[in-house]
Amino acid sequence: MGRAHVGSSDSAAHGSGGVDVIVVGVGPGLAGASTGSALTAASLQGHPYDLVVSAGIGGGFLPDAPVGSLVVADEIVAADLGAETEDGFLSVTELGFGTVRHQPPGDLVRLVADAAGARPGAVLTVSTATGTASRAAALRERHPTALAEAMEGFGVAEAAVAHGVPVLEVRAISNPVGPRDRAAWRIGDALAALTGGFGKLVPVLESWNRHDS
Ligand SMILES: O=C(O)c1cccc(C(=O)CC[C@H]2O[C@@H](n3cnc4c(=O)[nH]cnc43)[C@H](O)[C@@H]2O)c1
Repeated sequence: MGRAHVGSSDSAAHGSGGVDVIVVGVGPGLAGASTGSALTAASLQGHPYDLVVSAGIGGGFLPDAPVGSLVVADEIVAADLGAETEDGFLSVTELGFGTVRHQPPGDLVRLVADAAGARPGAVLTVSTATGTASRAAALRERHPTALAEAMEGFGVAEAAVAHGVPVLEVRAISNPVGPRDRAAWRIGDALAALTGGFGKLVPVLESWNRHDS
């Protein structure tokens, strides 16, 4: 695989093999800055990363992504990067500047989904976690393929793309996206699922060759 970076709960991979796990913090800004710093440092040291994996817990859209399940992003979408208008939300792309989505390599997404038992779908990046049923419904209406939301993936992806490095996002579902119910969060179960999933992913990531995609 070369070298991978996994950052927030997220990671990266190198030419000599192996995975570096880097805690990148909460939110797209800090996660993007942390990932960019790691990618730059690795390049300057002559051991650039081959892959970035944003990984952690996330909220799942029911019924498709129940608590304890794994999701792998086929799209990493900045769901609240834009402007609110009288006629609804407009993304920065619709406003005429910037992108709000990045696409991980399709072959790698399929390999990861099969190996880890993760469901492929869009993973939304939000700066404000959803806390109401109406917000959850609005997000799902705007992003019908969304399976999960979290707070770092798009920032990590922006940094990876700026460095020309492919990116993945893997989320273990700790809570439903919907009305805020902190008592219902199952962070331990989600982290156990994430750990189990990564155990199965490492051989897949190590054998994946981005130039075959
Ligand atoms: O207490 C709350 O209401 C609350 C709301 C959002 C996030 C938190 C956290 O403590 C976790 C932040 C951390 O976890 C990811 N995450 C997990 N579930 C969700 C979610 O439903 N929506 C957005 N982010 C989520 C996130 O990526 C952060 O890294 C507490």
